Amino acid sequence: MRLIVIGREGQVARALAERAPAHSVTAVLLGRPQLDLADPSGIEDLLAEAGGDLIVNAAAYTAVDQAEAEPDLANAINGVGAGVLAGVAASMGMPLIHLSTDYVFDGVGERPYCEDDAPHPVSAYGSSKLLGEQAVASETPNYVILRTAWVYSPFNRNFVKTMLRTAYEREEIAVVADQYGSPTSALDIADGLIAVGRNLLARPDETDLRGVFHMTGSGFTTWADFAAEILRQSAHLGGPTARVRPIATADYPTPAKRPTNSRLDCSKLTRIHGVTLPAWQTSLKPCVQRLIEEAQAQETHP
Ligand SMILES: NC(=O)C1=CN([C@@H]2O[C@H](COP(=O)(O)OP(=O)(O)OC[C@H]3O[C@@H](n4cnc5c(N)ncnc54)[C@H](O)[C@@H]3O)[C@@H](O)[C@H]2O)C=CC1
Repeated sequence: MRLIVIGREGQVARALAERAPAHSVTAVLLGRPQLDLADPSGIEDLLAEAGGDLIVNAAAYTAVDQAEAEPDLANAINGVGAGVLAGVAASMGMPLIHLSTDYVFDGVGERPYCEDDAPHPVSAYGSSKLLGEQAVASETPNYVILRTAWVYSPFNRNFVKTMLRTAYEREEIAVVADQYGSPTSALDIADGLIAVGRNLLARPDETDLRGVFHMTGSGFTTWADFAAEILRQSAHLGGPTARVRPIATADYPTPAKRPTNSRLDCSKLTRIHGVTLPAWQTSLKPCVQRLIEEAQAQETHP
C-alpha cells in the first residue's frame, strides 16, 4: 500500500512516516510550499506525480486560539482546501482518509459523543473542521473521516512536550481539571489509520467501511490528570517532574472556547474496522521516555 500523506511536518504525518515501514507501507509526504491547501490549484498534478493508492489528509490549520482571529484562513485550509482535495481524490479514483476533531461538538453532553450526534462547534477552529467534514462528504462517497482528540507525539508542539519542558523550569504547573477527553498518541493513530486504509482498499464496494468514525486512545481523563500522569511517568524514568495544581477552565481564559466533554465513543471503529487504540496511559510511556532521552542527548551534545 502506498499512501500519499498531506501535511509533511505535522504530528500525524510524521507518525505515519515513522510507522509505515513496520506495516510494509510506503508513505509519500507532501506539504507546503509545494502543496498548500490554502491555494489548492495544481494539487492534481502533484498527486499524480506522487502516485499512490490512498490519500490521507493530515494537514490542517490547527492553531485553535489563533483561528478566532483569522477564521477565513482556517476555513480556507480546513474547509475549502479539504473539499478540493476530496474532489481530486474522487477524480483520481482514490479513497481519502481525512482527520477531524472532537471540537466539532460543543461538549455540553453528559456521555461520550457518537458519530451520528449532531455537531455544534463552539470555536472558529471547530467550525472550520466541520466545514471540511461537510465538504469531503459532498465531494466523494469514498472517504473515511477519523475524528480524534488530544493528540500528542514526540513531534511538533503538543501537551506532553509542553508539560515536560515546563517541568524543567517550574515546581508547580496549573492545569485545567474540568475538561474530559482521551489523550491519543499520533503513533497509534498511524497504526489504526493504516489498518483502516487496508480495509478500504481490500473492500472497495463496502459502504459500511466509509463515513465518519471516532478514533482516540482508550479511556478518559482530564487535562490535570493527564499532566499528573506525564509527570509521574517522567519522574519514574528519571526525567523532570512538578506538582500539578488543578484549576477550573474559568481560571485559564483562552480566546477559543473548548468543549468540556471531549469524550468520543469509538465503538463503531472497533465494530466495523476492527481497530481499537491502546489505553492512553500505555502509549504515553514510550513517548515520555523518548522525549526525556532526546532532552538528555541534547544536554550532553548541545
Ligand atoms: N493536535 C490535536 O490535538 C488534534 C488534531 N486533530 C486533527 O488531526 C489532524 C492532524 O493534526 P496534527 O498532526 O496534530 O497537526 P499539526 O499541527 O502537528 O500539523 C498540521 C500540519 O498541517 C500543515 N499545514 C497547515 N496549513 C497547511 C496548508 N495550508 N497546506 C498544507 N499544509 C498545511 C502544517 O504545516 C503541519 O505540518 C488535523 O486534521 C487536526 O485538525 C484532531 C483533534 C486533536
